Amino acid sequence: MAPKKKGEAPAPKRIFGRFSNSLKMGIVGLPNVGKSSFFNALANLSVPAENYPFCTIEPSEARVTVKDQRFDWLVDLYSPASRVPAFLEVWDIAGLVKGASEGHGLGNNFLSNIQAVDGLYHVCRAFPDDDVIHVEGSVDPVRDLDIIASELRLKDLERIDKIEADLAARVTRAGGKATKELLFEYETVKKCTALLRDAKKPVRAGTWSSSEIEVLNGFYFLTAKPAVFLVNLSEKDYARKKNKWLPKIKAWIDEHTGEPLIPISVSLESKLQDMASNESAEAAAAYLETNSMTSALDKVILGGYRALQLIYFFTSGADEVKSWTIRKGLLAPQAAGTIHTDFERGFICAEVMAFDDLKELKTEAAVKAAGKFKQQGKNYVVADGDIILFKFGTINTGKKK
Ligand SMILES: Nc1ncnc2c1ncn2[C@@H]1O[C@H](COP(=O)(O)OP(=O)(O)OP(=O)(O)O)[C@@H](O)[C@H]1O
Ligand SMILES: [Mg+2]
Repeated sequence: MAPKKKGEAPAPKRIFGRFSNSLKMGIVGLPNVGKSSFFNALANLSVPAENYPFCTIEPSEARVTVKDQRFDWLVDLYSPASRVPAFLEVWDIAGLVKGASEGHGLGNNFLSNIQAVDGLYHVCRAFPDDDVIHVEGSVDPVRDLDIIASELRLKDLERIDKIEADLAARVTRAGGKATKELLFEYETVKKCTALLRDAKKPVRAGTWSSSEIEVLNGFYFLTAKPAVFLVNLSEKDYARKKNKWLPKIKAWIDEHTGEPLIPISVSLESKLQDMASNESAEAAAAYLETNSMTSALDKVILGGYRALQLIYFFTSGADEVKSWTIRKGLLAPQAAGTIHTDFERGFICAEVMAFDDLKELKTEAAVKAAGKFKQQGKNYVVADGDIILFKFGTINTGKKK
């Protein structure tokens, strides 16, 4: 991290995960809990690949729109020729079984798939159905959550043991001359081992400083990845918002990480999509209305986006209204870099309007007149919903500013 200059705003707190704006959610859970059906429901909503010319969409990868009323409002205001909402990428991962960390089932394969994603939709089964076999022989979502959580933790432990031993050897070799950085890394890793082994907690459940998070981010631990828990219910339970497992699952999550829990009925979601394609979207909407239900998918997508600490800023005008996904805490030049690397290198300033100001004052001119169209410099931390126009100049490669 760059040293802080006098008078500068404090740097935003570091967050776990890759330093990237294109982060992915992966779907994990035991076999047969509804992961692929859930994935298919998302894939059905997938944004066509042609909207993203530089990316191919794999069969096990869905790209779904993150719905946002602010985006819709901007589209209404500008009636642009092109409109590109924010999207979330989601990957299907085959079921993880007990003992996967020791190579059972497809074992390490699954774990390396999990390695490749940044956050997890952890699906657990709370629907009874004798026709759908449960690998553990009975429906018990709390036991299932424990199985998956401990497989991931064991895998991290196996790796951290090697990391710690390695660091210990380096410290010994350095004798009294070990650098402050090396010693700090070693201390952080030891603290992390204790959390995983003794407290039996995931890495993300610890209390960490920004510098510790920076050290830990170098190791890509599985249990550092944020999770959103999806409880797959029968349609009946989903409709009545009641299921005997729900309070127990909630208690389990709160005891571990306190992350979001979202009830969903995957079978209902599939049924709605069948209705929409076989009959009409109105028929599906009418079915929901008659049964006083709403689809959980938008909430699930937004939950994943938030878990990854993603936000977006808008560029808007008559040509295009577009949402640009970035990670929370990004500075204006880095945000500009998501549009084009030249924007980052030649960054001069960002002209920023808050969405709420535009909504209240109705036109850009009125926002300007009110002095609320602000010029922001290179230390500006982009806020969710900012509407930004970047100013950049020719790049002078010879001289550092
Ligand atoms: N809420 C639900 N109620 C009833 N049946 C469901 C529900 N959700 C999913 N199912 C059914 O459960 C079965 C298993 O679902 P699915 O194949 O999606 O599981 P999976 O987790 O992807 O399994 P695997 O790990 O083997 O890939 C399917 O027959 C599906 O229709
Ligand atoms: Mg599957």
